[in-house]
Formats: sequence, C-alpha cells, structure tokens
Amino acid sequence: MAPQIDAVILAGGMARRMGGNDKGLVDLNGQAMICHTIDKLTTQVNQILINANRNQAQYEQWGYTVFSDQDSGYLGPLAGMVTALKKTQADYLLVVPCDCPMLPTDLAARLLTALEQQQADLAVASDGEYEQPVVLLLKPHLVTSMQAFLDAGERKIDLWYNQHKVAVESFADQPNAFVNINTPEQKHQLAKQIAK
Ligand SMILES: Nc1nc2c(ncn2[C@@H]2O[C@H](COP(=O)(O)OP(=O)(O)OP(=O)(O)O)[C@@H](O)[C@H]2O)c(=O)[nH]1
Ligand SMILES: [Mg+2]
Repeated sequence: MAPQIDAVILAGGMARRMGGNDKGLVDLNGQAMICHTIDKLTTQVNQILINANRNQAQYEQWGYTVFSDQDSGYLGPLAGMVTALKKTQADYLLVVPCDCPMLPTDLAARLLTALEQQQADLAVASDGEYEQPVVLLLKPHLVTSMQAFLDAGERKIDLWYNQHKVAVESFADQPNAFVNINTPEQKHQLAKQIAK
C-alpha cells in the first residue's frame, strides 16, 4: 500500500517584509497566495493542514483543518512543524511554506523516493544550488527530537535537520519551482510573470 502523506502549509509567520500583511492571504492574481499552494498540493497528499497564528477564520474558508503553533511566541517555522507532527496520523508529513506559489507537482513523490532510496529520516528539496529549508518531507518520529531542540532554545531549522540523516532532492529541472514571495515587489513581479 502506498504510504499516507499529509501536508502542512506554514502560514504562521509575521510577514514583516510584507508590511505585516498575512502572506498566505495576500492577493496574487485574483487568489489568496495560499490558494496557489493548495492547488499544487491537492493531487499529491491525503490531507492538507494549514498552520496559521492569526486570521484563522479566513484560513478556514478552504475547508481544511487550521491550527496555530502550540507555543504562541512566534518561534519560527519549527514551531509550526512540531505542532503539525503532533496532529498527523500519516506515515509522512510534507512541509511547505505559504509563500511559494509555484511548487512542483511531483514534490511529494520525489522527496519520498529520495528519502526511501537513501534510507534517510527526512528529505529536503533543493533548487539545484540551495536547499529550501522549509520544503521537506518528515517522518513523524522526528517530533521528539524537534521538540527537544526547541525546548533547548534552538530555532535554526538547518541546525536541527543536520542532526539527522537528510536526503537532498534537486528540482533544478524546474527553475521557478521555489520562487519565494517575501515583499510586495516580489509579489508584483511574479504576478506579471504568471499573467503572461
Ligand atoms: N508556524 C510558524 N510559521 C512561521 C513562523 N515564522 C515563520 N513561519 C513560516 O515559515 C515560512 C518562512 O518564513 P518567512 O518567509 O521568513 O516568513 P515570515 O517570517 O512570515 O516573514 P518575515 O517576517 O518577513 O521574515 C513561512 O511560511 C512562514 O509563514 C512562526 O513563528 N510560526
Ligand atoms: Mg521570517
């Protein structure tokens, strides 16, 4: 039987570079940014979870489970991931950010293959040059080590995953896949590009 994969979309940040406007909810070509991410994921995973620390009622409009970080201190992406790992019943958790609207449609499948082939604990995506630290596939048992890392006051995600066996999967064949929208300018640029 194929393994069950849930996805969590991280939308729990403060979006300071977006002027504090909740990044998942800002409009990108007529749709909330998170909708573009949801569209990329629906055929790839069993269940989608949305991790948001504000505007939960708005995030609920898409019909998926919405939850906030267990620790409400804006501790960074690991805080959302650890909470999602405690919620999922699946064999694997796919983690993606809400601000990467062009994600690959073969993301989960390729991360899973890399993880299994390399007998790793987690698989992280790369654009061929840089690892994408919040695009990864996790085994649920990692919750213990992630919680311990946060409890020790650590926050940096790459420091955490380097404690584990990591498979890196390159998506250099899809050059735009990890376009990341942090500012209004980046959003306008991508809007023009995808409207063509
Ligand atoms: N759950 C959760 N997610 C977070 C937190 N901080 C950042 N993220 C998410 O991690 C991903 C990458 O973070 P950034 O691109 O820096 O987003 P951000 O922190 O909201 O934006 P800036 O304030 O401009 O840095 C995004 O999907 C954020 O929503 C947090 O404290 N909790
Ligand atoms: Mg940030």
